[in-house]
Amino acid sequence: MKSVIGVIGLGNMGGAIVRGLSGRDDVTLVGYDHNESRMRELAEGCGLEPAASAVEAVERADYVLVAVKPQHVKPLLKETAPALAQGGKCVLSIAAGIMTDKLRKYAGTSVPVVRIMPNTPAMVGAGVFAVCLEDENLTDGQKAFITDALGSLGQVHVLGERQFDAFTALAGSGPAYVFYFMEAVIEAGVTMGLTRTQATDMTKALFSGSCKLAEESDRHISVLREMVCSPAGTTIAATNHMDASAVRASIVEAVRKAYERSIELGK
Ligand SMILES: NC(=O)C1=CN([C@@H]2O[C@H](COP(=O)(O)OP(=O)(O)OC[C@H]3O[C@@H](n4cnc5c(N)ncnc54)[C@H](OP(=O)(O)O)[C@@H]3O)[C@@H](O)[C@H]2O)C=CC1
Ligand SMILES: O=C(O)[C@@H]1CCC=N1
Repeated sequence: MKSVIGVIGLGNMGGAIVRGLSGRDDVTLVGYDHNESRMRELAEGCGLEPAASAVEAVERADYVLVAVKPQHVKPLLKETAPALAQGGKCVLSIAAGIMTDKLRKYAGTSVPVVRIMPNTPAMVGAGVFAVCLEDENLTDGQKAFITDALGSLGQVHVLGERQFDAFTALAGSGPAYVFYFMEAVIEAGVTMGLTRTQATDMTKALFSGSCKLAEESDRHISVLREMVCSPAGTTIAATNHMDASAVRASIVEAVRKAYERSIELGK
């Protein structure tokens, strides 16, 4: 039997999840977004069934995926609470920072609530997800369906809610850190006279190759870095400069800022 997932908010993340789930034959995707062109694009590209309103999407769904910005979650859940109370439904929220007790309060106490933190590589089936399955009203069937569905979009970590802010700062926001570093490497390449296309192609291959090596090697990440740093060579000159500029400490502090912001969003 097919499960119906109603996705409300079809932007960066909601759209990515719809694209990723569209290949599954055990799922019907229904969606609603204020922006009609987003619904149309996903209807044409992924077979999403557009709903006329958020309430209609909820009424049709077994699982309601809330994929709007954190500040829009409360009004959305309050508006749809009567439809959510119809029984057998489950709320899945990907909003950063908003805790399950708040989600439950907005949605009404009878509906089970699951917090999920995705990241954008889910668009290409290479996401990293945290999922919190602590709601005591969740059935084993719902838990199994959710972890299986997310598994088709990437790696899934079942976490306690108290670890969500750390996961959000590390993996939810993480793709932006990686792209930021990639941009800087591309700028360096252009500075040294490579064309932007050359520098971009080389940087993409550099990152995917390095990640493949990190994944497939038994060696620690530090050892993989040391293997590149020849004595008195080019790389040690670069990494010494990074250390002198406190790049590592700055990255740790940047991720901590994201962590603090995630905690703040939950207040
Ligand atoms: N982007 C990311 O990498 C990640 C995002 N998240 C979380 O995902 C959520 C969505 O983020 P993101 O996809 O980037 O945001 P986007 O702004 O790209 O998408 C949100 C969409 O929801 C629409 N929307 C807002 N309110 C409603 C409503 N009541 N009914 C229907 N549609 C509505 C918005 O329309 P309009 O623009 O007209 O308001 C917009 O199209 C956030 O809560 C964020 O914390 C989590 C992990 C990663
Ligand atoms: O920046 C944000 O708030 C969202 C949550 C994690 C990634 N993007």
